[in-house]
Amino acid sequence: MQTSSNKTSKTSNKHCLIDVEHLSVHFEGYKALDDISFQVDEGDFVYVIGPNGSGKSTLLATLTGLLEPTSGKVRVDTKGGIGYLPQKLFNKRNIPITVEEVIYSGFDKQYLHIKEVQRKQIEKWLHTMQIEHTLKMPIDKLSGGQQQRVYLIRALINKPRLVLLDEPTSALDPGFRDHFNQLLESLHRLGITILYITHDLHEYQDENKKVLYVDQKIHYYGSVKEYKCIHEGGHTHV
Ligand SMILES: Nc1ncnc2c1ncn2[C@@H]1O[C@H](COP(=O)(O)OP(=O)(O)OP(=O)(O)O)[C@@H](O)[C@H]1O
Repeated sequence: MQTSSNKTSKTSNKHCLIDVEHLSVHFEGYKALDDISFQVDEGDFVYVIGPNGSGKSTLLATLTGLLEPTSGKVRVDTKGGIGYLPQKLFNKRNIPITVEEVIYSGFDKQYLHIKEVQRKQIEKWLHTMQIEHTLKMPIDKLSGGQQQRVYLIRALINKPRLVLLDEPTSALDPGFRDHFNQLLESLHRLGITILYITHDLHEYQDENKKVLYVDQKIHYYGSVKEYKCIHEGGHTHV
């Protein structure tokens, strides 16, 4: 693996949405992330890659504030909201929460009174995600792929400015995976900033997007195009 600079400097005039400086996250002495620094500008689409256990989910959870840095600074501009799809979906059996309730929990609390508008949005999203029939169903009665679609709706329904997705297509069938990736493209074209954890190199189709390769440290941060050159040149492996 070729290593690019551990601190990625700003090269554009775009607004910086995420600024990570010397971030370390340790679990009982184990360094899941070790002194990483990078920035993400508004409108960026960043694939976060790396082997199993390399700290990708830890990074996204730290950006949302769910995990505290052990040291270092994380600044995320939360104006405009954040949509987050965690890797592990917590759907404990015997907790009677419906699909509708899961999706409602994604709305910004200040809009909770606008029920009619929300209902229409939920209907539209259920249609987009091809799970119209599930609205009143307990979430734990859905298949893994259907649950992932529900949580994707929850992450996106508030029209957040920043979206953090932890392996969003892992449970989706290939046909729907393409459909979802196209949907994400259209959101990105609207200016939404996206961080997307994936193991699937086939998803790297648009060479203008970026790759952040994490394995405790940042081993690469740059364009997909450059990443592919290095990869195809035989200097690196995933
Ligand atoms: N809450 C926790 N307590 C202890 N160790 C943890 C905790 N969360 C993560 N870890 C450890 O930190 C390391 C990084 O985990 P993380 O889930 O961030 O990896 P990942 O890159 O997302 O992996 P994968 O590709 O398998 O999803 C792993 O060794 C994991 O065991």
